[in-house]
Amino acid sequence: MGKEKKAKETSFLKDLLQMIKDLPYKGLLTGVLVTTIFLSLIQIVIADYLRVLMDSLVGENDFSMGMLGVMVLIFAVDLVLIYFRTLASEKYSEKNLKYLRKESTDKLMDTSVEEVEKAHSGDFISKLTNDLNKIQTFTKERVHNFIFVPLTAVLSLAYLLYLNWILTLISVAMIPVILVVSNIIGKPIGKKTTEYSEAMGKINTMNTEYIKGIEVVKAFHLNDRLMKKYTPEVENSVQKDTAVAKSKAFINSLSGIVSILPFFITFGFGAYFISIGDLTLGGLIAFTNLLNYLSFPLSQIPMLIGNGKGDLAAYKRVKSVINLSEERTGGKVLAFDENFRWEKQSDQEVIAIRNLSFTYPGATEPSLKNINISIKKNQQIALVGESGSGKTTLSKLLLGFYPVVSGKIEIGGKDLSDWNLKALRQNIAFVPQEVYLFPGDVEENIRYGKPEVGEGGIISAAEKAYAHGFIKNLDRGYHTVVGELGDRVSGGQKQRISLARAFLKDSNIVLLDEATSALDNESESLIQKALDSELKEKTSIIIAHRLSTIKDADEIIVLKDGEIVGTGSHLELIKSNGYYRSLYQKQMENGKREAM
Ligand SMILES: Nc1ncnc2c1ncn2[C@@H]1O[C@H](COP(=O)(O)OP(=O)(O)OP(=O)(O)O)[C@@H](O)[C@H]1O
Repeated sequence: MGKEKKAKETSFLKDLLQMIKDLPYKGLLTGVLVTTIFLSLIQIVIADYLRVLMDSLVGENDFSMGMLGVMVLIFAVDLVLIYFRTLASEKYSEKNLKYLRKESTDKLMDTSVEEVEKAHSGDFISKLTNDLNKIQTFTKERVHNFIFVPLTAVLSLAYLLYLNWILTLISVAMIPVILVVSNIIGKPIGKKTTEYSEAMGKINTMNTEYIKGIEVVKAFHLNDRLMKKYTPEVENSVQKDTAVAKSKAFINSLSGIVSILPFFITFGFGAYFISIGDLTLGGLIAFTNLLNYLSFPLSQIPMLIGNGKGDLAAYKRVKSVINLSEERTGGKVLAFDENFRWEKQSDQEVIAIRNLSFTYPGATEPSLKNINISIKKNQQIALVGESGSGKTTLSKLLLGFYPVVSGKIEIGGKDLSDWNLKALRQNIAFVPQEVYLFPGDVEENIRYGKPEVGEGGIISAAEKAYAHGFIKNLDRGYHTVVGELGDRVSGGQKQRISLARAFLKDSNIVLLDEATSALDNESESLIQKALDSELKEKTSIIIAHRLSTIKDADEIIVLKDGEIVGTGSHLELIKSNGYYRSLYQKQMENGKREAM
């Protein structure tokens, strides 16, 4: 128990050193630290020279104007050192911020979907903004103080001891007690800062969701209800922030005591020494002045520890992003157009799913149970089923977003775990349920499908997706910036841009997850035609809610609660599968009702 406590106490300094060791740009850090050491030394030189000047003024030494010149020179050196230390600190901070930003964003790109889905985007945003800002402050304004403060204190102490050791010992006797107390008070700051950062993460998450769902919020008059959820979270974050502020305020006032206490003691005992003739008034003034050089840095220590703990907590949160595990990078790089067996054998299985079961990490119920599917070259398979039946989960597994643990998936005759993930995804054109348009213009958003393609290729892909018409009518056509579109572009139009991107990719496997769900009936039937001709030469899996859109698929697989409960063509299923028939009838009735 005792050992554990001691380990915790020493862990702050250890962790802090580790953080400094982890951060790159050691050359700049060395620059910061070397100038800091000289700055610390020059404080003692300044203090001592002031003492010499003072002694001259009270008549103990001879005074000359040259002495003032020396003083000016010392101050000039001090200023030059401050200039270079500030410059090095700014550069060190700026470069580290850039480095941490890049490392964390790169890691977000390289980590698995599984890792990203575990946390909420709001918390990631909080880590990449608030917490990174704290590290910026640490590298810019604080790191040098971890050398400057203790070193100046030690040098001042040595100098004071040399000047009058008895008075020094008396003056500083209380300081160790205050330091221990301040360390105890400073201890919870790290924990409180982490709690505050977590609370901010939650608020960011809520803000993101509310902005995304603003239309629903307005349409359902959810403001009051959502505020009921939001307000306690804001109050919680304010409470956490107040807790941090209280600890800091306490530490600040303690810092005040640390800086004043030695003066009271010195004046008291100094007066006594003067009364018995052991000290002159000039000596006491010089001593008190020098004591400043000890008490000021010491007074900074509690604050330094408190802030350092907060910075360390922020660093740990940023580190948790940098430490996310990377997706596996090895595996075979296969391409479907290079001597694959199915190039010669048209009936060959492109995708084989055997005895596949899957449970999300941390979930208790499996989302897929004993799935067996065989998809031949250029076959069009439709996955249907009610919400939550496991359709999207299957597409996530096909894309290698989650590892297959039970059963197996083979693509091109190779086990998915043998595939290189980038190569695998290169061979699959995927249109997700939620459409994403990235920062940039419309053309760029389509071009992501095949970066090397020319303008003609982009227009032709847009035409196939029935997007060309509305794009060319935008203010700046294909060069309209997505941000400028804001919410002025409809869900269906976004979906058509997303489809154009997938058409442009021209992969052998096409995976559409509700890719036409936001389209009106007319656009959908047009796109359906485009899809039919596009998908003729492709192996495709189409996930659809609207059964009318997949009636012509070669095979329809019906999922219910993660299990396959029917397989066959639309007509076969209507005849023989009660569950499919009821799904179809329900949709027909709904369709009729909507049409009325
Ligand atoms: N990341 C996740 N972690 C845990 N459980 C999940 C996760 N994603 C989905 N699930 C669960 O897995 C089951 C299948 O979900 P899935 O998204 O595959 O259904 P779906 O058929 O695609 O539904 P929908 O048509 O509504 O998109 C559901 O019970 C869902 O709650």
